[in-house]
This record gives sequence, C-alpha cells and structure tokens, in this order.
Amino acid sequence: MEKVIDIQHLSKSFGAREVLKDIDFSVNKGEVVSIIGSSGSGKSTLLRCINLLEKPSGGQIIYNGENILDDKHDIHAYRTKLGMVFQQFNLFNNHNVLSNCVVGQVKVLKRSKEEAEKIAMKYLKVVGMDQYVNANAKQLSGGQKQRVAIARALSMEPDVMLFDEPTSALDPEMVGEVLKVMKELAESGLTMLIVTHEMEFAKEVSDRVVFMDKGVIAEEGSPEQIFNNPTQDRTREFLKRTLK
Ligand SMILES: Nc1ncnc2c1ncn2[C@@H]1O[C@H](COP(=O)(O)OP(=O)(O)OP(=O)(O)O)[C@@H](O)[C@H]1O
Repeated sequence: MEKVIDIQHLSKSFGAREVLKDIDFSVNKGEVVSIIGSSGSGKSTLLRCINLLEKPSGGQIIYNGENILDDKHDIHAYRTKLGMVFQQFNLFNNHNVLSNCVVGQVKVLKRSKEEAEKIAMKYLKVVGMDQYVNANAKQLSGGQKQRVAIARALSMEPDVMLFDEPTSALDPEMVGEVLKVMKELAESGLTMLIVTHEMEFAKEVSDRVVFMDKGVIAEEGSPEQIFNNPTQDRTREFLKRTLK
C-alpha cells in the first residue's frame, strides 16, 4: 500500500509539557482514518503537527520519500498538498462563497480566475452549496459554512484532507449535513484523516481507527476491532465513558 504520509518518532512539547510522545503513524492512499480519544490526549496537536501549524519538537514526517522536517525541504509545497478543515470554519467572512473557494487557488496555485471558478463550482456542487455562490460567508448557517470550508479545501485538490473536529462547533441539527458530505467523500476514495468525537460516524466510515491517550497511540485497528474488541483497558474505559 502506498503511504501518503509516514510519521516516525514524532514528538511535541509545549514548554515542559510533552503532548505527543514518540508517535509512529502513517496514512495510506485512499484510506479514511479517524483519530479518537479523550479531551487533551493530543489528537488536534497531532493533526496540527502534520500540517505544520505546530512545529514538531522531534521526529520525521516523510512525504514523497523525503523528510519534510529537514531544513532544506520546501514546506510550502508540502502544505499545499494538505487540505485542512477546522472546527471554527475559518472562512473569509467578507468574501462570498465562490470567492472563498477561489482565492487560495489563484494566490497559491497560480490558477487563472476562470479555471479556479470552474474547479470551485465542481466542489461546491459536491458539498451541495452551488446554489449559494453569491451569498456572503457570514450569512450562512454553521453547517453551510463548514460545507463551504470543505469545498474550499477540496478546490486545492490536496493529496489528503485533514479534519479537526469538523462538527464540534455546530448546532446539533447541523451535524448530520456535514457528516453526510464527509461520508460521501470517504466513499469516493479520498484520503482522509479525521479527528472526531462522533463515534458512530468513526465506526461507520473509517477504514482504520486510532485511539490516542495521553500523547501516545494506545491502540489502532479496524472500526470493528476498536469498537467491538478493544485489546487495551484504556480503550475499553474510554469507549464505556463515551458510548453510554
Ligand atoms: N498552543 C498550546 N500551548 C500550550 N499547550 C497546548 C497548546 N495546544 C495544545 N496544548 C495542550 O496540549 C494537550 C493536547 O491538546 P490537544 O488539543 O491536542 O488535545 P485533543 O485530544 O485534541 O483534545 P480535544 O478533544 O479537547 O480537542 C492539552 O493538554 C492542551 O492543553
């Protein structure tokens, strides 16, 4: 299987506090991986280290056979290959929906405006937001904002999509529409890495589930194994607390 990202011995400290400890982890092409675990276990930090929003304290991130943490490596090129969807959407609020999905393509990928708009429309259709191209981002509901944020990330045509608790900031009635889009993307063969508290979704959609605890990967396996036959006590305890 082709590894899109291969992480070896990754560590991250904030001051004296070691939040990620010697993490080995990889994502294969076309794979959907969910990262679950208690609050503070390091899930978001792992995702943010992968796309270099946080600088890892140690270890390697191998992408295309090269360690992108080497000083000589072009971090900028690497980052354009990762699509990121945040809990808080992070849309440009003074731009309309189409423009939100076009700006990055033109600025970063140097696509023409026409080409960028065509690509943006394609992905706005995928997330069911093509009827809203002229709406201002700040007029949208949370669920609509998140779907636009997904279309914006897809418009950059990344190798892997990273989702950092994409439904945690949504009103409950809007969670479903975002998960539905994500499920469709997962089924389309997109490579996805998802930090989530949505256990049912993780169980249904993932190829692999990673359980993090206190800065380490405590256990990983198929959804069937993690949810039905966990081997570690701490996985069992977490699931008992979360699924009751
Ligand atoms: N910028 C930062 N500076 C200092 N400490 C941080 C920073 N970011 C995260 N931490 C700490 O690192 C630990 C892991 O945080 P992280 O957000 O990765 O956990 P998480 O598993 O994603 O939790 P949650 O499910 O609540 O989002 C926490 O103790 C947190 O307080």
